[in-house]
Amino acid sequence: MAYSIKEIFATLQGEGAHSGRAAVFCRFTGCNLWSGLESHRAQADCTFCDTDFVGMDGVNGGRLTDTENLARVISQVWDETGAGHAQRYVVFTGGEPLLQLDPDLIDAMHRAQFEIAIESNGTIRAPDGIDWICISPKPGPETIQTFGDELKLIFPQENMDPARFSGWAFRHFFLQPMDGPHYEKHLAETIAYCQTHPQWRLSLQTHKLIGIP
Ligand SMILES: C[S@@+](CC[C@H](N)C(=O)[O-])C[C@H]1O[C@@H](n2cnc3c(N)ncnc32)[C@H](O)[C@@H]1O
Ligand SMILES: Nc1nc2[nH]cc(C(=O)O)c2c(=O)[nH]1
Ligand code: SF4
Ligand SMILES: [Mg+2]
Repeated sequence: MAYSIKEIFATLQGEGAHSGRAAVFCRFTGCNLWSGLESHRAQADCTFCDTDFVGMDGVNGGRLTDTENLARVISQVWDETGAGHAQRYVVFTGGEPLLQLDPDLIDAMHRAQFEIAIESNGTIRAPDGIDWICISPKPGPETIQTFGDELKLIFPQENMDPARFSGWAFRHFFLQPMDGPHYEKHLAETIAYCQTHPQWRLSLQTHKLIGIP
């Protein structure tokens, strides 16, 4: 299997239940809900994306044809932080990571003693073996991955009442204010919703607040 990688970098997980945890992010190119081109955004299934996942031009980006090679690069990026061997954590994101993450790569990362997390839109069934599944449903195509570790709904979205998801099989339920031109309004609405619906907790994109990737 060959992988198209936008970038691989070390940072702290900024969002959700693992906020603040040291991690290597492996961002795949491409998404099934948006081409990534601004000219297509308005017509896309997902219109508010804050991420550049087009091309392979980021740090450590490129086309990797060998699974072991990709696992080695991710390990190297971790090792370069000086963090040592305990609590190794990789977050596969994108774009949509489940277009490319396969059982071989999951096995290779486990052999390298990483815990494996994904950030996914939930439209593709996750393969077995992922240690932390974060699903962020979008309007349009049906969400089929309706169980996992955390559900992180971007709020507010039209026709996406959180109540629709509150019975799904997740351990954590987060609302994350939609970033963009109306962020302040979205933040206030998210706070108000969490205040009155205690099942849901606020997830802030803390990496943006402190200026790390
Ligand atoms: C860029 S996406 C990549 C992973 C996957 N495609 C997904 O949507 O979950 C990573 C996370 O950022 C969230 N996100 C994207 N754009 C956002 C925005 N404008 N404001 C807040 N969160 C956003 C997504 O919902 C998702 O939880
Ligand atoms: N620090 C940091 N945390 C994140 N959590 C999810 C991210 C993503 O883009 O998937 C992300 C990201 O891009 N940076
Ligand atoms: S599904 Fe995820 S990567 Fe794709 S456009 Fe939406 S937020 Fe961005
Ligand atoms: Mg991001």
